[in-house]
Amino acid sequence: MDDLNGCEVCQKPANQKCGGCHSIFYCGKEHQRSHWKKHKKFCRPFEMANDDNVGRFIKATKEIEEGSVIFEERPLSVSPMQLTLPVCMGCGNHVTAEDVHPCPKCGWPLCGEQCESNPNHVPECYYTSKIGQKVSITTFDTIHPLYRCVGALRCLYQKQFAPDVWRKIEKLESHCKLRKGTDGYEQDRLCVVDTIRNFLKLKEFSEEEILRCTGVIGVNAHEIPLSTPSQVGLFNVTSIFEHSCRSNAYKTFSMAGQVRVIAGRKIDKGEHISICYTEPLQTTLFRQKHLQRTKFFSCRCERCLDVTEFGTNVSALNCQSGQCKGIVLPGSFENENAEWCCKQCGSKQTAEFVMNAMKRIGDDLVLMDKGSVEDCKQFLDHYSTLLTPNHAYMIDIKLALGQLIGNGDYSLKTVSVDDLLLKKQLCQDVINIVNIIAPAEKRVIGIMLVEIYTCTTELQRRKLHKANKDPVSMLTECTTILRQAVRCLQHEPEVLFEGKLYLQALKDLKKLEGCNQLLIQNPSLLMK
Ligand SMILES: C[S@@+](CC[C@H](N)C(=O)[O-])C[C@H]1O[C@@H](n2cnc3c(N)ncnc32)[C@H](O)[C@@H]1O
Repeated sequence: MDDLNGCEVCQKPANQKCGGCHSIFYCGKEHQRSHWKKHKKFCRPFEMANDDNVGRFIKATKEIEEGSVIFEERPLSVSPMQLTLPVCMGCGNHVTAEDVHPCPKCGWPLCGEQCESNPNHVPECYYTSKIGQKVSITTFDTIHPLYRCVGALRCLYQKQFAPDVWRKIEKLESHCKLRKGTDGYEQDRLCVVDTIRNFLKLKEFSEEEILRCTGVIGVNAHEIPLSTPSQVGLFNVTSIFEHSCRSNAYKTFSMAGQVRVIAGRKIDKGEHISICYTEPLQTTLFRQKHLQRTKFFSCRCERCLDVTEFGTNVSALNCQSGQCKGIVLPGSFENENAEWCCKQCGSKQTAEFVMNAMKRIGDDLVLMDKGSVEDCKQFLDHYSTLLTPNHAYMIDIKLALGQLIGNGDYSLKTVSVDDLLLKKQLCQDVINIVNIIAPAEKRVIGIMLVEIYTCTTELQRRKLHKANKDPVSMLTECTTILRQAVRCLQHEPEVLFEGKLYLQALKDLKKLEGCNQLLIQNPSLLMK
C-alpha cells in the first residue's frame, strides 16, 4: 500500500490512478493497458484512507461480491499469546513435561526435532544462545511468565534483521499514551522489559521501544486459530481494517497460515470495509467494555448506536413489573451508568442492578454444563422471564442446544420428533438473529445450516416412512439448505471444526446433487 508517484511503467510523473486499487499510477492509457497483465494479480478492490475518528482504514474502490476473497496475506510476525501455558516455539502447539523437546541451542520448549528449524523460533533462539544461556522451563500446567516477552522480542528481531518488515510493524498503532498506567502496561514494564533488557541483556532496545511493541501487538494482533492453543499474528494490511459490531467482512485462514479477508455481504464502492474485533454475539455492554479495554476506543457503529440492535433486543431485559410485557433498555449505551427504563410502563432499573444480574447469569453460564441437553433447556426456561428471547445469553445457549440435540451420545435417530422440531427452530432462531446483528458471521450461520440439514433429513426419513411424501421436493429442500451451508463454510481451513464440517457438507451435497440428477433423468425411478 505504499504510495507511488511515478508511472508504474516508465516512472515519469503520472496522475492517472488504477481504477481498481487506486494505489498505483500511470502516465497514460497506453502504459496502463500494457501493464494490466502484470498488475491484475495484485490489483485490489480497495484503498487505504485516513480520518480523525478511526485513523487509517480501508475503503472499497469497486463493488465487492458477497463471499469473495477481498485480500490475502502472510503475517509479518507470529507469536504465542502473551499469557499462555508453555507451547512449542515453532508450531505453537501445547507441550507437556512428557513430550517436550527443549531446543538444543537455547532450551526454549519445542514439540520435536522438526520444529528446531521453524523460522518462527529464530529470534528467541538467536538472542538466548548469544548470551550463552539456556532457558529451562519445567512447569507445564500454569501460565509461564517467560512467554510474555516473545511477541515483542520477535518484533524487535525484525528491527535488526528485516528492516522492511520492521518499517511495516512500526507504522501500526500502539496506543502507548492511552495504555500508560493500565495493568497491562505495568505488567509489560515489569515482565517484558525486564526479560528483554536484563535476562537477555539486550540493552540496545529501550523500555519505550519494547513497550511500543507490546502495544502494537495488543491493538493489532489477530488470533491465528491453526494451532492449539491459537497463536497471534501481526499483518500489514489486515491490521488496518476498522472494526464494526455489524461488520461487512470477516477473517479466516488458509492452511498455510495466510489470513483471508472475505466479504460477508455485498460491499458497495466507497463503503468502509470492516471486520469485528470482538464477540459479535455478545451484548453491547460487553462489546463496548472489551473494545475499550483492548483497543482503546468506543464503538459508534450503527448497531451500538441503536439500543434495540435493529429491533432484536439482544442486550435488553424483560420488564419485571407486574404483568407488563415491555422491554427494558437504557436511553443509550454510551454511558454505562445510565438508568434502564421500560419502554412500555416506564419503570426504571439502575445500571448497577442490570450489571449485577448480567454478572450472575454470566457466572451461571460459565458454571453450567453446556454439553447437557437438559441443563441447556433448563437455562432457557429459567431465564425466559428476565431475558428477552434474543438476548445474547439465550442465543449462546440456543446455539449450543441446536448442536447438542442428536449429537454426541444421542444419535439423531433416537431423538423425539418434538426435540427434532425444537433443534430446527433453535438453529433457525440463531440464523435469523445473526443475519440481522452480524451478517458476516458466516461460520455460525454455516454450522446452524448443517444442523438444520441433518434435522430435516431425519424428519423427512420418518415422514417418508409413514406417508408416501414427495421425495423430489424433499431432496430439493435438503439440497438448498446444504448449498447455503457450503457457501458459508467454503473458506474455512480443514484443521478446524468448521473446515471439517465444510468437507462433509460438500460430500453430502455432491451425493444429493447426484440423486437429483438421477431423478430428473429417470423419473420412472419414482414409481418404484
Ligand atoms: C487494528 S488498528 C486499525 C488501524 C488503525 N486505524 C491505524 O491507523 O493504524 C485498531 C485501532 O483503530 C482504531 N479503530 C478501529 N476501528 C474503529 C472504530 N470503529 N471506531 C473508532 N476507532 C477505531 C482504534 O484506534 C483502534 O485501536
